Amino acid sequence: MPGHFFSFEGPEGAGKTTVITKLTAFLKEKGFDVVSTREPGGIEIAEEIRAIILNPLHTKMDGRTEALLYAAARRQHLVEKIIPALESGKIVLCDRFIDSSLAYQGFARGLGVDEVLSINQFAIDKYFPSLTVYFDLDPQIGLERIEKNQSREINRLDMESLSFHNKVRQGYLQLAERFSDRIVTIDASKSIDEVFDMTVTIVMEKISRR
Ligand SMILES: Nc1ncnc2c1ncn2[C@@H]1O[C@H](COP(=O)(O)OP(=O)(O)OP(=O)(O)O)[C@@H](O)[C@H]1O
Ligand SMILES: Cc1cn([C@H]2C[C@H](O)[C@@H](COP(=O)(O)O)O2)c(=O)[nH]c1=O
Repeated sequence: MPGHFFSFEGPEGAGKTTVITKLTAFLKEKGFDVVSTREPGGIEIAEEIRAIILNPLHTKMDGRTEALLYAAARRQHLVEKIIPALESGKIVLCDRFIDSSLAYQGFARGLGVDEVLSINQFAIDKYFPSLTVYFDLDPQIGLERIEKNQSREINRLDMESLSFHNKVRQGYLQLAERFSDRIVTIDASKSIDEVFDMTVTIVMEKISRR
């Protein structure tokens, strides 16, 4: 039986990585076979593309180049890691996926959500996540959280203006309405434990429905 493909989305510092780490341990403890991964990245080629996209020195990068690089990294990640995991029945937890491109490049960068959706449909074919948990947070709070986190390197996208990050959030909120059958919104301003508990409820409900 094919596995489950779940993605986790939200602005910088919303708590995705923190919750995915805890959720992976929780699901493994329950006996599930889990692969947790991230975008851009997750496999060697895509991590190399990530380093190019997020290099703070690449200030000249064109918006469409950026969108295409994210889509290329996604394609390789899907083919090399996500599809094989799903075909062997695993649960895939992915830190960001297509909705990041729609919110950041399509909406905030102004390339157009439908235009970015179309290049990503070429990249991912039928492989949309069956569930996307969107961690909704005021970007100002998220940026303050990552500034406090000394181990987190500041990348080229983090360095965008607050108004860019506010547009990212607006983009996500529109996506959550448009794809309401897939995207579930969580209030990520709550404590880590509360956000984790809400995520577990949503994910377990989805798993048990099959
Ligand atoms: N609910 C929360 N309340 C307060 N602090 C939090 C919460 N969730 C995460 N944090 C802290 O905020 C920082 C960012 O968290 P995390 O790396 O999980 O976010 P993220 O969504 O993965 O960020 P990014 O996408 O920018 O990498 C970490 O220092 C983490 O401990
Ligand atoms: C997948 C994807 C990501 N982004 C942006 C979002 C973040 O600013 C960085 C990734 O950094 P993180 O610490 O791993 O969250 O890249 C994007 O703009 N478009 C995308 O498709």
